Amino acid sequence: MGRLVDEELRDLRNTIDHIDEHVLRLLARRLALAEEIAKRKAVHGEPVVQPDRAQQVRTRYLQLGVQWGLRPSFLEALWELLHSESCHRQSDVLRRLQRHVPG
Ligand SMILES: O=C(O)C(=O)C[C@]1(C(=O)O)C=C[C@@H](O)C=C1
Repeated sequence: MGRLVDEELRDLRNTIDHIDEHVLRLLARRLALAEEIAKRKAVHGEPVVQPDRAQQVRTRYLQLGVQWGLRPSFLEALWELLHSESCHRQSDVLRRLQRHVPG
């Protein structure tokens, strides 16, 4: 590859790396917030999976994502993956809390 192409690619890849960092940081923050929600669910005896809310978030992913040119199948898969991880993390929190309840 020529030097110019190399430089162009390097710049674009640096920008991708930078964006990935943001995406991962935001994902970690989102999952930490889901854990906070889990603590409140524990207090109120609410289940981890909230079908109505999950449906609402899924619809929002599709609406916003499609506006930004993302494919519905990608958005569906992303939501499935995130929701599943969010529920795993919440279940872990609930398990940990239950272990600390006396009796
Ligand atoms: O809103 C909630 O109750 C959450 O726990 C958050 C969240 C999510 O990750 O968006 C996770 C699980 C629920 O099924 C719905 C939504």
